[in-house]
Amino acid sequence: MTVTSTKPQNEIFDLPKRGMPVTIITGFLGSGKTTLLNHILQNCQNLKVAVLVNEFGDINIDSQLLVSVDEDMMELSNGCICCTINDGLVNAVYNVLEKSDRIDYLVIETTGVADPLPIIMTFLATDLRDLTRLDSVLTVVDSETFTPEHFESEAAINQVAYGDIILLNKTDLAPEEKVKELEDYIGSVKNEARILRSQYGKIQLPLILDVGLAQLDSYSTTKTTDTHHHHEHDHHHEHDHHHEHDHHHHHSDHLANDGFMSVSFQSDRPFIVEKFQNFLTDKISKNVFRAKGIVWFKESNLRYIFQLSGKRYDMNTDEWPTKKRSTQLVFIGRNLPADEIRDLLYKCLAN
Ligand SMILES: Nc1nc2c(ncn2[C@@H]2O[C@H](COP(=O)(O)OP(=O)(O)OP(=O)(O)O)[C@@H](O)[C@H]2O)c(=O)[nH]1
Repeated sequence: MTVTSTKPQNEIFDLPKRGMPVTIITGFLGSGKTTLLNHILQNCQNLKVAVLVNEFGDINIDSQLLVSVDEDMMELSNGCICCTINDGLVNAVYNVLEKSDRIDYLVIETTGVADPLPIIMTFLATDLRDLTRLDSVLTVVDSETFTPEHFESEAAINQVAYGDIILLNKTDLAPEEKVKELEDYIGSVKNEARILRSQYGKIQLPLILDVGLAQLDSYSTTKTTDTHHHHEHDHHHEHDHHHEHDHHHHHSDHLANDGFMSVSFQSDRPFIVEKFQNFLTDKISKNVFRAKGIVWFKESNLRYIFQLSGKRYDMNTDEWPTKKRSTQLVFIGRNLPADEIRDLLYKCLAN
């Protein structure tokens, strides 16, 4: 997990100082959570925002892609925050609360494959309850790919079910009728939610931050009872795995992740452009649903940011932040042939 924060600029928010407000950003793989976080960090003006990013996979790609508006960057363990009373999350929040600098607001990005309820409950049912105030759960939805049968993923459905704000993102990729249909569908299953639209997460921040939309009562009554089973169920698996493996490095074994697994690849040698392109067009496993990373090509002095979500992929360039170059990639999907993927990637490396 990574914590970053931004410096205050102009006054637009005037927050009460009882308990730090917390927004939890959830949403399926590749829906645009990190893009939204970047938008928040770049536009939060007077608000000093701390961010916790929890990633699925062994390498922290997102934290390297976040605009760190401030030098105040703190690396924490790359722990899994999918467990209710999880020391990783609670400690990370304590770190934020104890910082000497004033921090007004905390935004948490959850992994795209997790059910957000355990994270919500961490704020409502631990010591954090008295120190923080859950402001809202914001669910980012990919308007192009979302369907009610959402990838047969229970996590994806729960992410929408617990959202107080549903942000229909990527509206540039979906026809107006599809966006309208989605709005109607989500409105029918979640009529109390605030439904908004965005492209690249661009949304007026007063619509999503410090809105007080979290339905706190519902967690202590209906939601806790009907999800408790689910919860204990997760815990059961969690603890089984804990005994057998080092949990933090075996996300693929974690049943709470809806069958998704991650495969990571790192190298201090560059790729050959043509070979990597060939890998992407001809060889990449069909089961890869999401991939992201930072790529070093022998032919270029620039850093390439690789993003793949569903059938789309793109690569943008920027400058390497330091002299050190390397390639770091994470592939996420169900039943991934890990050895085969790594093998194919090794073959893309320059000698
Ligand atoms: N066309 C289009 N692309 C978008 C939009 N928002 C985000 N993207 C792209 O979608 C890809 C995934 O975006 P991220 O913000 O990394 O998604 P995420 O939800 O953080 O992904 P995970 O953390 O892996 O679950 C990136 O290539 C983004 O540039 C949008 O509104 N329109």
